[in-house]
Amino acid sequence: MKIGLFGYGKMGKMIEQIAQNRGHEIVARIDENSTEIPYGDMDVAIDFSVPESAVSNIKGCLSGGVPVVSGTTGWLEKFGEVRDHCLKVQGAFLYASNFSLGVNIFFELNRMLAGMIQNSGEYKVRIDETHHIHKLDAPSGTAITLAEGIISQTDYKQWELNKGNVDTVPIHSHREGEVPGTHVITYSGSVDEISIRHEAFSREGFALGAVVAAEWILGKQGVFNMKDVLNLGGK
Ligand SMILES: NC(=O)C1=CN([C@@H]2O[C@H](COP(=O)(O)OP(=O)(O)OC[C@H]3O[C@@H](n4cnc5c(N)ncnc54)[C@H](OP(=O)(O)O)[C@@H]3O)[C@@H](O)[C@H]2O)C=CC1
Ligand SMILES: O=C(O)C1=N[C@H](C(=O)O)C[C@H](O)C1
Repeated sequence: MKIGLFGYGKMGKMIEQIAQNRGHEIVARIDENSTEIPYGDMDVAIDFSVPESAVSNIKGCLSGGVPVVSGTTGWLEKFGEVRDHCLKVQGAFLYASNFSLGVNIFFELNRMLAGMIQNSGEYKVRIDETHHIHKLDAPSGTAITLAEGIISQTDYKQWELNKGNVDTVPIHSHREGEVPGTHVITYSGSVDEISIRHEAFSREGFALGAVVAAEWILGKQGVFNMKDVLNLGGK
């Protein structure tokens, strides 16, 4: 495949390595200074840029007839706008807050655990996410997906950043050194505590998942997520 990279930072460079190792060609490396965007040269685009640019990058690719995979987080309040544009131009778009196989398994484990605990009244949940000091957004997109999974299985109504109350899931964000991404779900009770944890050792898992998703989306039309790609089962 001929791949256009939107965002050539930590993730863009890791994706380049993995894509080239899988025999693909990088035909464009787009950043905020790019003026000419060669949509016609691209079979697929992969966006790992910044929250402020993701929507325009994605919509530009869709308008240019280029299927696009985005992992950029921090823009989800505009997801409906992007989905509507994709359907309008009959394009193909795939977003995932986290592309790694391990985290997508963790997403399913999280929902199962929440469903078992549900509204036992014995436990209060919290999410802790830890990332490197360069991260622009908080909480992480992964933590938001985890909170949404818990909300879907329980009586919790919403999530809140760095605080919570009786019907909200608190997400505590920590920024430390060069941590790639660690997420912990903890259920605390009066006599015991249950927790599940995912730790990324590097960005390799994220980047591999994004390239696999780009390979998968070729020839498709619609709006997709990583569950469509991985077939992990689960409801
Ligand atoms: N879904 C997933 O699995 C994962 C998602 N992410 C997300 O991906 C995003 C990028 O992460 P990361 O690579 O670590 O961040 P970086 O800051 O290392 O890279 C982002 C790059 O985007 C560039 N950029 C800025 N504006 C634009 C623009 N208009 N068009 C294209 N590129 C632009 C930045 O340039 P400059 O520095 O000059 O501003 C920077 O080089 C984040 O939102 C992060 O949360 C990260 C890992 C996994
Ligand atoms: O910014 C990062 O690095 C990451 N961001 C994503 C998120 O916001 O969940 C995915 C991963 O945790 C790394």
